Amino acid sequence: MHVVVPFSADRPKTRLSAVLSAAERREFSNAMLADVLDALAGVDAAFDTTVLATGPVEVDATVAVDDRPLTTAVNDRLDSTPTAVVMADLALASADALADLLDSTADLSIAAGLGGGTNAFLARDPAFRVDYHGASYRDHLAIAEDAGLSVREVDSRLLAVDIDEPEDLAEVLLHGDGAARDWLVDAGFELDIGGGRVEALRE
Ligand SMILES: Nc1nc2c(ncn2[C@@H]2O[C@H](COP(=O)(O)OP(=O)(O)OP(=O)(O)O)[C@@H](O)[C@H]2O)c(=O)[nH]1
Ligand SMILES: C[C@H](OP(=O)(O)O)C(=O)O
Repeated sequence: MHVVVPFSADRPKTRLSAVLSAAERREFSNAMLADVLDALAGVDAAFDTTVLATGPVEVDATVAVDDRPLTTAVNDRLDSTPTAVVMADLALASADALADLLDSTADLSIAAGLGGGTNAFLARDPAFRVDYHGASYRDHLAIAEDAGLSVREVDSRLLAVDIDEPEDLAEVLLHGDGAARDWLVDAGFELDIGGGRVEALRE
């Protein structure tokens, strides 16, 4: 089995630019990538892991540099199955949650992201292809249905939380225990527990 972790190395996390500088977004993205790789390393299963990055990145894993758009780069990896694709911004991903995905026997096992994206999937049939962005989760279910694939929708809170927007940072402070949480704390972020939704704020 192959596990591919797409990673935007050059201009990551632009939707966090209201709260993080470009250099901070790179550091924070690297911390989330490290957490995802750490969680994968804790899975008791046989697979190889490749970080599919838009540019060079220093990590303790095989790196494939591919600067084509995300959908093109990922589809190029799906001829060889089984292949799982796990996004690098799943700051809460745990070994148990990933093991459940990687154990799955359906032609396509797929975990939604908050807001309609696709945070992780395992394709066991080479007929599956991705079409990311927008409500890609629904698009991916339709692609699988058109190809006649069996589908398991993986219901996992820990895999559903991708860190895209400033309000997502609170999830990392509330539930994270890895490098991404440490990075936010070192950068001065704290939970602001007021009357409404809890926020991650810094002075
Ligand atoms: N290889 C590759 N990975 C990408 C690309 N765009 C995004 N990613 C990765 O795919 C996952 C989901 O990315 P998004 O949240 O859609 O995009 P992002 O670049 O991280 O953030 P935004 O700039 O705020 O959209 C993350 O792990 C990204 O690092 C790309 O063009 N190529
Ligand atoms: C790549 C994209 O990620 P999002 O923008 O939803 O985080 C998607 O899952 O289609």
